[in-house]
Amino acid sequence: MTAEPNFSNDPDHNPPGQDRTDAEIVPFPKTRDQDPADEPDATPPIEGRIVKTFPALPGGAVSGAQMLADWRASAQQLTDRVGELAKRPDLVINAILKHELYYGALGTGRGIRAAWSWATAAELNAQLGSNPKMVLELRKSRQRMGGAALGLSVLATFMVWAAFGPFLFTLAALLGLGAAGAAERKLRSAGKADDGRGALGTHPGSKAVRGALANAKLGKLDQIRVIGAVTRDGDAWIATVELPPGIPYSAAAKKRPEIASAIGVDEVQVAIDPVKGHNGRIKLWVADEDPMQGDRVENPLVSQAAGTSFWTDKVFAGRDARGRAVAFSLVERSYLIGGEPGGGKSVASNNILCFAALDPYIDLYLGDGKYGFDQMLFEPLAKGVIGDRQGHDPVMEMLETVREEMNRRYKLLRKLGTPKITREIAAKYGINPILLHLDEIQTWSASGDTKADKAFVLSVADIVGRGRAAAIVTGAVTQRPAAEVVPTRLRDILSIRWALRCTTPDASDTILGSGRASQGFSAAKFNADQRGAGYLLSEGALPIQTRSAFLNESELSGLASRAYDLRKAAGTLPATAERPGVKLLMAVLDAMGGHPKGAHTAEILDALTKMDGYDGWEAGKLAAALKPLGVFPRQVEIDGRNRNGYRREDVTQALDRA
Ligand SMILES: Nc1ncnc2c1ncn2[C@@H]1O[C@H](COP(=O)(O)OP(=O)(O)OP(=O)(O)O)[C@@H](O)[C@H]1O
Repeated sequence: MTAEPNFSNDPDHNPPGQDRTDAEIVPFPKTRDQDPADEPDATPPIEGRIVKTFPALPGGAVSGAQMLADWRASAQQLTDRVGELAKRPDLVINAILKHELYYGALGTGRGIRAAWSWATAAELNAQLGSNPKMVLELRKSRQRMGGAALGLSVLATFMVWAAFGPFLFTLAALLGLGAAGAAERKLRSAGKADDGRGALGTHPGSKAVRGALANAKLGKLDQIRVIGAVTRDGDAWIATVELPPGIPYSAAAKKRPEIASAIGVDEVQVAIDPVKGHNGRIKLWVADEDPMQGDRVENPLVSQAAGTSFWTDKVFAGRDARGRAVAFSLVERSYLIGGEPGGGKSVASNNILCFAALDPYIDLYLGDGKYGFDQMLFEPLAKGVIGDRQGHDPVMEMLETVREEMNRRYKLLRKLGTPKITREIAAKYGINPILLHLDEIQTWSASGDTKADKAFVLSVADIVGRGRAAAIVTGAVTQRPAAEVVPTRLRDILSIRWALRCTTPDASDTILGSGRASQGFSAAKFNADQRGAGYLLSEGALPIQTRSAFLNESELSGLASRAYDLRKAAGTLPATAERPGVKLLMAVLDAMGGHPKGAHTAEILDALTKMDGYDGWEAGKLAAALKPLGVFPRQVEIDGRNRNGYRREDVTQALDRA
């Protein structure tokens, strides 16, 4: 019954033997090269600069005899060099003189420049316009003083030369140069100190990497090893590091902020991954730039001609810090998406809704506690919608419908003596998976009406808990991730957690689970520029720092209309009269009264707002609701009055299309 899998993200396309976990990184089209640090874990460490490719290192340990021979050779080289220098002291003096002359010349140059700007009162240049007299007089007096000092020095030089000959003159000149050189060196080192500690940069050597980890208090420098070379990986460098004996991967993961500080980058630029089979090693990946900013992440659904399959495909969520695709299956899952207002929850949700909409056999049930426009594109495809019907009753009605269907499925499972709906059972008995997506659940879970809120949470928890085996996926979204909105008993059974930017680590923990922030996984550390940044956690996996894929308006409406066509072809569109779009068009026609041309907006609203479900509607809302149906307001002339309104013909044509 469900369309055959035909997509690049089909797990069946994985190379044999590769295990998959949820929210794992899967090879979507833009996947980067295989991580080179995966291979050489067993190779001996080498110190060196970053290399473009991962070299094959000579295997095996270096023998003691070989080490001794190397040491002897280096010692011999050193002795020979010292012997050579002892025979040629002029070489040594030359080197010292060159060094002193270099810095002396630089220092003298700096002194001359300073004297010149003093003599010209350069610090007062800005005041030349407002107080030229003062500046010019000061310049004159300084130049007089400077000229006198210069004259005296020249005279003194001549006298010294005349009295003592060139030797003393040369000595004085050398001393002067030495003093200027010393001053120059001092100024330079002070300048360097003011610049602060430098970052490791984009091409650090392994010694620098070890130093950074030692500075982050992960152990002593000589106990930390870099396995293999530090390599480049796209716009990042990567190193496999062995921690001091007894220090596990989790200790390094916790110290991510300290490691980032020691490296000299932002925390989000650092990814620390475990190394399979060795809990004392980590893969350190450091991006040159902030990977949570920049160009949006595109969703491959846009360029994928076919639909999706609930049973075999995965939802493309976005990309991790390393640019790898992050995806999860919806089979036997449920999800919680949370984050502060504007954190990117609707954008993240769109990836799930589009995926589900494009499988014509998934029944959609949609509720938005904001009663806004976010879900309107998908409403014509949905079997159940709340629309703008406010309060607990409409949502409870929808939950009841889903629960009744769930009970029916459980009866069937009992009859079949099988624990859960599988793809085969679904196909055989015509059972469609259900996606129940509830946005802004705080509207119903923390409204203040304790009894109604409790009933809502209990009902949702029941669907989450039992729906898993009945092919019912529940999604809850909230901008107030707090315990009173998502009680722990509900949070803990929602298997996929997606924490977008949060205001506090506690809010992030409410989504990801307590203690995650202290382990280094906190969505509170993202800032407003990092749009769509969050942590995605799925069953049994570590949270993955992810930037969600962003579908723009035209892509969304394109996907929604493709989903509409797929559903039309599959005969799974909701019954015409039940569809909210159709209901609205019929209501507008009703509200137009009898005029063949149509009606002015004010008159339509007059009648419409008296009808059930349209209470409080105003012109903007009506226009926004009719827009996806292809009906737009325009000037309509009725009884000699030309005003903004809707043409009957436009509405009837939209009804025909629907
Ligand atoms: N992955 C992303 N890539 C690029 N921009 C994004 C991404 N996610 C969110 N944004 C930007 O952030 C804005 C807010 O996102 P969104 O509407 O999803 O927030 P929200 O959490 O749903 O807000 P609210 O709680 O107010 O509904 C978007 O309009 C978009 O400009």
